[in-house]
Amino acid sequence: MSSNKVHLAIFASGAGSNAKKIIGHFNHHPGITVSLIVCNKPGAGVLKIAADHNIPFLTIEKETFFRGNAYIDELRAYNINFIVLAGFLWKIPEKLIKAYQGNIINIHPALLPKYGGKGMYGSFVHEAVIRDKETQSGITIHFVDELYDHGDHILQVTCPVYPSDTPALLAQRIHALEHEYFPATVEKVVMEKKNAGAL
Ligand SMILES: Nc1nc2c(c(=O)[nH]1)N[C@@H](CN(C=O)c1ccc(C(=O)N[C@@H](CCC(=O)O)C(=O)O)cc1)CN2
Ligand SMILES: NCC(=O)N[C@@H]1O[C@H](COP(=O)([O-])[O-])[C@@H](O)[C@H]1O
Repeated sequence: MSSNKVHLAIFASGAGSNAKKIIGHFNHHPGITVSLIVCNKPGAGVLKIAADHNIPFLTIEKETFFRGNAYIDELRAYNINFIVLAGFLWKIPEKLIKAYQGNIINIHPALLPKYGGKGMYGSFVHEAVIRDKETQSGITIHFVDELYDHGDHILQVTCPVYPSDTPALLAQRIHALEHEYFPATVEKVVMEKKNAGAL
């Protein structure tokens, strides 16, 4: 395994549409590769995406993740040096945050700090935005710290919310933004870290 390559792990719990876009973005990339998919939901769509792209996957369980080694040894075995959360629904424990300090990023389907925190994931986010009659929503890409959705922001992109919107229609608009912006933002952050000698 090339020592000067950056090896990404993507953590996901669901369908994996963002993971699929990120995998495609780094296919044949000279300096960055997706080396592992980590998933906490057996049968999740992201696991089929991993298999379809011949990417190793790790299915994780709560006891080891929250009260054991947080799978740090397994991540190191795959030479992982940067973690991307793409629809991962568990809180990253402090032990893993410290092991990858500053090298974990997340995408949230709203304009933080509003509509973030415990319980704010997937359709729950879009339902709250529509309930509150917001006229815009969007995405937030941010660094991950010990709290949910609290880390420093990297990028925010907005989109309109229409009175006729359903959570599904808004989710489609948000997904389009995620697929357009997340892969290139991951690349920008990783290359900046690599060039700064932080990876
Ligand atoms: N330490 C951190 N861990 C995680 C962060 C973070 O910013 N810091 N981001 C989340 C992703 N996320 C929002 O972007 C998020 C995901 C899930 C939840 C949530 O309430 N989860 C439920 C459990 C749901 C389940 O098990 O199916 C809960 O904690 O009760 C909030 C925000 C990823 N991790
Ligand atoms: N708060 C976390 C959260 O809600 N994350 C959201 O989960 C979805 C995963 O979709 P995907 O599995 O198709 O990539 C994405 O919309 C992502 O922003």
